[in-house]
Amino acid sequence: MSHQSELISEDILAYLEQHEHKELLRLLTCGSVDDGKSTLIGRLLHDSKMIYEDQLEAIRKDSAKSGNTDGKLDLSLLVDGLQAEREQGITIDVAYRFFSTAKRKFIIADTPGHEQYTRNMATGASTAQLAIILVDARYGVLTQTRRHTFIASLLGIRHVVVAINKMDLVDYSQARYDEIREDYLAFSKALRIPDLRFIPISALDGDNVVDFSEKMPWYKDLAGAEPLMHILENVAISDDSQLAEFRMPVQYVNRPNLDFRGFAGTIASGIIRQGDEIMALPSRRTSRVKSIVTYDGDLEEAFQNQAVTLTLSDEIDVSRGDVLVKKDHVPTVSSRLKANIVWMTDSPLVPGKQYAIKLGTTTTFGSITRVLHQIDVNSLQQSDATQLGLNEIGLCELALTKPIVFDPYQRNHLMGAFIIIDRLTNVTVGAGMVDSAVTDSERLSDVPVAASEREARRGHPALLVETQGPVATKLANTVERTLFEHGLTVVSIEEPLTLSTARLAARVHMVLITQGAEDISVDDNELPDRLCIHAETDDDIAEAVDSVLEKLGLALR
Ligand SMILES: Nc1nc2c(ncn2[C@@H]2O[C@H](COP(=O)(O)OP(=O)(O)OP(=O)(O)O)[C@@H](O)[C@H]2O)c(=O)[nH]1
Repeated sequence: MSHQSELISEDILAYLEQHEHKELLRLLTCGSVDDGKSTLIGRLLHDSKMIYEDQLEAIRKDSAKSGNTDGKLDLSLLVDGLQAEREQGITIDVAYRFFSTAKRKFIIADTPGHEQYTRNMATGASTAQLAIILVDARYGVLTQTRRHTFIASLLGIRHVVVAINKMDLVDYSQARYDEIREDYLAFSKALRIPDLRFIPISALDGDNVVDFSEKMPWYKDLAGAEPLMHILENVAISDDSQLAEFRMPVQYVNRPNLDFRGFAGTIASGIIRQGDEIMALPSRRTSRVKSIVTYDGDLEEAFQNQAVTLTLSDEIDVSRGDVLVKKDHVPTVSSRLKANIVWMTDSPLVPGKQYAIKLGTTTTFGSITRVLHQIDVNSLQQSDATQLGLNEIGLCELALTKPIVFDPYQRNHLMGAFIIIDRLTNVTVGAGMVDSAVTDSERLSDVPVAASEREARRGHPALLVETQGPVATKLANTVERTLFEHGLTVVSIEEPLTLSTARLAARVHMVLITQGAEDISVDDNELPDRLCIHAETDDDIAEAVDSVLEKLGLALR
């Protein structure tokens, strides 16, 4: 390989040092069949000199043989080697390719084929920071272009480069470029992509890929014009990931001896310093960071993506799946949420069916309670739907068996993305991006108002009032899960029952209260049946849950 060969031959350590500190850009390429995706990736690999001489020689020979590139190097052959493997039945949903220049390292997710486009794109794009959307200059904006753009925006990719390819086949016409740009802008306006650029290229000849093309002198004069490689090398991505809000999902509790108790995990976002006050969720217990331990010694501070073990100055109960955050920027904790779901399997999403849901280090159970609307990825129109089929996308409401900690996906990708797993087959059947928590008023939006009639409350949700403290939390979680498994809906609030929450209570058929929150300061006649549940130990919890079931059995009869 000849890349940066001088530095490599003269000072390999300096080269490695430089390489290690280069910033990494993850990008995704998408386009319709034959738009030139493989050729462009081959061109980027070739022009950054990431190709071995013998590979190049083989391609030279094959290009001459296949004869469909007019004697020019057919760089798509570089990439298509992998396609052969795919056709032989080896499942490669997304192929990742690596290249680097003097400035940056790149990982390209190449999503093959057009049949499973949504699923593949969702997989490839989930970590991508930039998407190159290829458009064949002869055909302009196609259905696929709209679809790929929509999925890229849904997945929160902030930087989109529309590469109008095969300009050599339209006489390098600026008018054609302008026309495609206008068409694209017309449909993409609604998607509010924060950084959108257009660039006319010829992947085959390398025009505007590394250097400005002499065949399209007009491009250079446009505001913000840059060759493609220049954009890839310079687009500002660090700001995207420096989310100020600290989040660290706990991967495991490290307790090698009685004197040490640390919480290990990878920082999903933000920054943490020794002495910072932190809060553990869902328990909401607080403490301070005593030390930040790593394999290489203790740190004063740690950032996003670092794997660390935090020790705290107080003994607070934290277990795997909990999330450590800072008190002033707390994420949402809820068992009801709204999310955009991409369905990835042949059998459709069935509302009401129990699936396993994995978000970060937490796995829980739950069901999709309803599809709010389906989004047509071609027209971007919303329509009513009761289920989702393969590759379909919809905004759905979910009810989980226990509250989980999350942020909206658009705010924090790691804390807002989840997968849906079939409990029997263990296959990933869907991917979700959290939109928001379901608010109390939405939760009950389909409950008819008949507050004073007990009868009307049959079949309505039970209201679980949960007080703070580990036993109350555990008790509430167990009650919630048990009721859920019996097909009953539970609305859970984590605060004492006040006037405003009592209004909510007036629309449910029973109020369950964990210890410490018995005071309801409103007219009791307006409220439904009430049951206070107490527990001090695990055995008590089991007993308390039984009493709830018994009482509910009566209430529901
Ligand atoms: N004239 C011209 N032909 C190009 C250009 N880029 C790609 N092609 C040709 O277009 C055809 C399709 O290119 P590929 O790179 O295989 O397209 P692709 O998008 O990867 O296609 P799939 O792998 O089938 O999805 C090939 O014959 C390329 O040589 C270009 O800039 N100009």
